Amino acid sequence: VKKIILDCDPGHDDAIAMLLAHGNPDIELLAVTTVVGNQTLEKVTRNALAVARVINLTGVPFAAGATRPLVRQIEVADEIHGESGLDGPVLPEAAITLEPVHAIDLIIDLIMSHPPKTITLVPTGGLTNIAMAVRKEPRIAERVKEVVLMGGGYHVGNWSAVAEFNIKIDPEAAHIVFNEKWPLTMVGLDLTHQALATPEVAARIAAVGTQPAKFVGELLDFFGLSYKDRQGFDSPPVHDPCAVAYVIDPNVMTVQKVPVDIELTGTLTLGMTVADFRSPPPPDCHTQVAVKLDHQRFWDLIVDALERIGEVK
Ligand SMILES: Nc1ccc([C@@H]2N[C@H](CO)[C@@H](O)[C@H]2O)cc1
Ligand SMILES: [Ca+2]
Repeated sequence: VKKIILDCDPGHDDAIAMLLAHGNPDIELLAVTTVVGNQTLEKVTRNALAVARVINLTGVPFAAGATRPLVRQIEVADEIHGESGLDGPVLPEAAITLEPVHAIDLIIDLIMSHPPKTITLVPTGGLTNIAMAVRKEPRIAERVKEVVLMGGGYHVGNWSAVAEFNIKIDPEAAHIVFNEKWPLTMVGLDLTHQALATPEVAARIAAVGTQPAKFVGELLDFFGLSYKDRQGFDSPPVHDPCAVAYVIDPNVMTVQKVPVDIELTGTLTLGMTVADFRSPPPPDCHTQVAVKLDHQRFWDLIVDALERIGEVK
């Protein structure tokens, strides 16, 4: 069993990442922390607690984190995720309450109280919490097993021509996280744009026939409309669960070891994850990027998680 902390900004695809982590038997979800990103911290936190209710996730601590990026102004993705950050389905009232601690303290305490190299950090939003945590307690950098994040893109951008949203909204935080010496897998847009929720996928999910499956269908309907209208995709790419899928089964995607650093001063390139594919990679290279997705296996994992969660009233 792999122990993970999911740091997220729900967000339609964050919600599916949480569901996959909860439903898959090989993952032990130690905590869910929230960070400003797709919407304000208040909204994404309310959404995270609502998703927990939908999938009957209890007994796992939730804590809220940064209300804004380290340096820059808040920039939300309301044209994709809507005013609530999780537009589409009706959201239930939360059944659990937040821990009365800051997300970075929950992250630090969990990592420092578990044996070394047993916890995987899975950020699926901006990297503000992760950067603050490793600045407050630098020892987590050598204690975590690895960081597997959804963000960036070595040849693809979505928030600018060359930058991806999770990186670009807090590039200083991303620079901190990518330059720590922990093993880091970047599951970027190059990979996640292969995780398309096609009508066939939507039909497989609907066929599970439970309330959580219906909720996912409603998420995908809204997300699909946004993606079609705003980004011209026929089917929406479901980014965040790709990071969780890699933790579950590294064979679900191919990876390549390359140095990656974050542009902080470019006029056209701010927030770009610059990957240096010149070979060979330096021997001390601690970063790798995800390249090719086994999308059959990926969607099998999502459907399996829904089937294991079963009916939730
Ligand atoms: N257009 C758009 C903007 C932000 C996101 C969010 N940021 C990441 C993809 O860029 C995912 O974590 C997703 O939640 C998705 C689409
Ligand atoms: Ca996200």
